Amino acid sequence: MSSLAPRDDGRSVIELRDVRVEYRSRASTIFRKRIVTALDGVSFTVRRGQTLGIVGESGSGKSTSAKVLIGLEKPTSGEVVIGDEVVRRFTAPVRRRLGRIVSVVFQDPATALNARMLIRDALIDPLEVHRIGNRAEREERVRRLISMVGLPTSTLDALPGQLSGGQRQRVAIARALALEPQVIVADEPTSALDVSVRAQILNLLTDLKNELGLGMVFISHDIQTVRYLSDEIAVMNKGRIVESGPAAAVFGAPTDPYTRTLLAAAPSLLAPSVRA
Ligand SMILES: Nc1ncnc2c1ncn2[C@@H]1O[C@H](COP(=O)(O)OP(=O)(O)OP(=O)(O)O)[C@@H](O)[C@H]1O
Repeated sequence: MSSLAPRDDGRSVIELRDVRVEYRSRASTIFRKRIVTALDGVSFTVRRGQTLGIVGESGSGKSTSAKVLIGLEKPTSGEVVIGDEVVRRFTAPVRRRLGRIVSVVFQDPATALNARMLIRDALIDPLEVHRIGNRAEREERVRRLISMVGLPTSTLDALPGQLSGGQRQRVAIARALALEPQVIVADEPTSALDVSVRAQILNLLTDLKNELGLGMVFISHDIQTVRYLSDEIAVMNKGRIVESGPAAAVFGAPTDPYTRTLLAAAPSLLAPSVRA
């Protein structure tokens, strides 16, 4: 039995159970269809108020996991559990629902925002698409969003090009929060930013997660950052989760050879027993 006391904020928001995703590769020929198995029996739980860190090399299936969570990719088999509801058929309404519950913050805020759209319009856009509130209520909501991410309301009248990379990423986070999601997926959210602002963005994400009780999925190649932010870790290799559990356990005493290899690339994290 686990010695950890259960956290009352650790309720499951979304769970993937034995999810498989196959892509039909573009390299298929008329003789042979090449099937790429991007996810193979992947299971994990995203909990309220907690961060799940997903690490793994390029091509291990991290982004595909994120796409399943936000309803962009349909599992070939397996289940997604939303709250208490088990979903096996990924119809368009189910995928739209996932898109409301889960929001994503991408790596590069420059491409996530339309260069010709004022920040106000970028934030109002999802509210209009989902027909949320009247004009005055939307204006009120975007003012609240911009201050939640630590920017002055004058930012609403700027274009993305007038902001720094860090400010743009704050706007992208505000936009991700516009529909009041229960989960934020942060896919390499700081790797396009100056080192000097990375910590600020990570702290902002953590504060918002705590204040709003969000579940967070943090995807990164940077194991140091993942360790700093995550409660739970899932280590992915070739479409499978090879090791998972509390961050301290996974990084402190890794049992899987692949996790050890990943940690070997970040020597400062190695526990003495691993370093030897
Ligand atoms: N649309 C697609 N069509 C065919 N194969 C794909 C497609 N998208 C991803 N793949 C393949 O699926 C596997 C998993 O890819 P995925 O993007 O999920 O990995 P990742 O861990 O997020 O990689 P990265 O860190 O480079 O973003 C890889 O082998 C990739 O080449």
